[in-house]
Amino acid sequence: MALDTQTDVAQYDAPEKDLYEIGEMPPMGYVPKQMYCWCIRRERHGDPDTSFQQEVVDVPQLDSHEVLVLVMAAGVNYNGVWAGKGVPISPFDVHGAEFHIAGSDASGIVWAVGDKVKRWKVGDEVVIHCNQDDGDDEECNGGDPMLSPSQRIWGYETPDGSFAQFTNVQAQQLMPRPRHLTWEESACYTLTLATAYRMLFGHHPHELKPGQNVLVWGASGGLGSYAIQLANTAGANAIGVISDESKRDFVMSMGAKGVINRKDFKCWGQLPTVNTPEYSEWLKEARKFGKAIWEITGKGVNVDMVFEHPGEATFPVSTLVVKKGGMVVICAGTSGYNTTFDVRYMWMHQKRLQGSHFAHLKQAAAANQLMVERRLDPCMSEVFPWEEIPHAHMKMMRNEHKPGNMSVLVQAPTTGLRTLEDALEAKR
Ligand SMILES: C/C=C/C(=O)SCCNC(=O)CCNC(=O)[C@H](O)C(C)(C)COP(=O)(O)OP(=O)(O)OC[C@H]1O[C@@H](n2cnc3c(N)ncnc32)[C@H](O)[C@@H]1OP(=O)(O)O
Ligand SMILES: NC(=O)C1=CN([C@@H]2O[C@H](COP(=O)(O)OP(=O)(O)OC[C@H]3O[C@@H](n4cnc5c(N)ncnc54)[C@H](OP(=O)(O)O)[C@@H]3O)[C@@H](O)[C@H]2O)C=CC1
Repeated sequence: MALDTQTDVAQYDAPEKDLYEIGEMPPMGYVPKQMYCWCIRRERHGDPDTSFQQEVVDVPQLDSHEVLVLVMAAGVNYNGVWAGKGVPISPFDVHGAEFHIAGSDASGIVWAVGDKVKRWKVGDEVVIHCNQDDGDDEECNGGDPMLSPSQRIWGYETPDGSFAQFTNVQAQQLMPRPRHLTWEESACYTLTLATAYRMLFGHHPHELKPGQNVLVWGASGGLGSYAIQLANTAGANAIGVISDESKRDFVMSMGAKGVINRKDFKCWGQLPTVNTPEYSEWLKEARKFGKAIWEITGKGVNVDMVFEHPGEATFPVSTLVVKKGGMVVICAGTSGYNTTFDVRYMWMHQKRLQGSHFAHLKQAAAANQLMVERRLDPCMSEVFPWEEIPHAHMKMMRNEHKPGNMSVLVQAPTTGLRTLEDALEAKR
């Protein structure tokens, strides 16, 4: 029998109302007129503690291929920080809506389905991946949906994310929820896990292979903690980078072969102009970092892949330490976008620079299956109540969050619940 087989939907009585309090359950499948959400508006772009405000708005209307999901818990991601700040772009310049509900990860219950939806029914327990597209072009039909001109991230480039009681998603965004996890654990992982999956395994012929070495920046973070675990599932060796010794044990416990503290080196930021004394100093220090990697991989063994996302601070070093013919794969520029590198190493050592962005359904589903099969730890670091959604984003913005991935409760009344029955019982 499959590990995760959904049983019958719980029966319960509840009144029909136009608006429910957070954690209060409407009757199964009953859609109220309005809902609570955390809203960003253009005029208050700034840090999350001011840009996110609680509001009551209309529940979104369903299109024929869409599904309305009652959000039990939501995941905290860096794109909520970017959306709140309106940096590097304002989400309002992308979707043009009046308000923006951030949140690109959720676990929840299918509450209503459009009339063309065949694969899901009311009561199904799901997690949501954040890639949307219109599905009608060549890339969506035989190519790579992540290259579609209509590709967009739900809850970042669409106005209707998961920091709300209900969210409206495309049917293809749904995946079965790992039923051994709590609502909050199942809400915390999909965005970063699927992104890490595509980065490591989605760029042929540089898919990470058994026995290979990969350097993982921010190894205790959302992306990094899954990159380490995914490298293990492939039989590869992950070398994790941290900035604080308190994170070392966590990264080793995820299965890293070794850990390096970036605070022990001084080669961060943009590359100094080549052939200046500053460059020589930088190169000496960057090679010291390279030797720290060799202490883990073996003398002279450079990494096959670098898993990049800090960007400006680390890119010159990433491109130096990756092996001849190896790949630096990058999905973000948290420390800055003006990345620099010494191009001589690029052509003479025939290295590959590869951009990567989230994942398509097949990649997200493959990653989710590993979670369903209990081969990955969701690494949920902290779970916050609904009221503390801005606070959780402030922690992330300041790099003060604990190792792993953060979650917030939405309709789940408390932590530790694994089913709708659990939630109803806890509410009683
Ligand atoms: C899953 C989670 C993911 C994450 O968390 S990711 C992190 C958060 N996300 C971000 O930080 C995303 C940030 N996005 C951006 O900063 C911007 O999104 C980009 C910089 C990626 C692109 O912005 P722009 O340049 O404004 O968009 P354009 O569509 O590339 O170009 C718009 C204008 O440029 C013209 N143009 C495009 N290509 C060319 C060309 N080759 N030659 C001349 N013009 C060109 C177009 O026509 C159009 O112009 P016209 O606005 O006037 O219509
Ligand atoms: N394009 C895409 O599809 C996706 C992009 N992203 C982006 O990736 C980035 C990281 O996301 P996520 O992993 O969830 O975030 P986290 O904050 O959970 O982890 C990032 C880690 O990066 C490290 N870091 C921070 N600043 C620096 C620096 N200056 N130099 C080196 N390392 C640094 C920190 O670890 P330490 O201090 O210990 O080194 C931190 O833990 C964000 O910008 C996010 O928007 C995320 C998911 C998908």
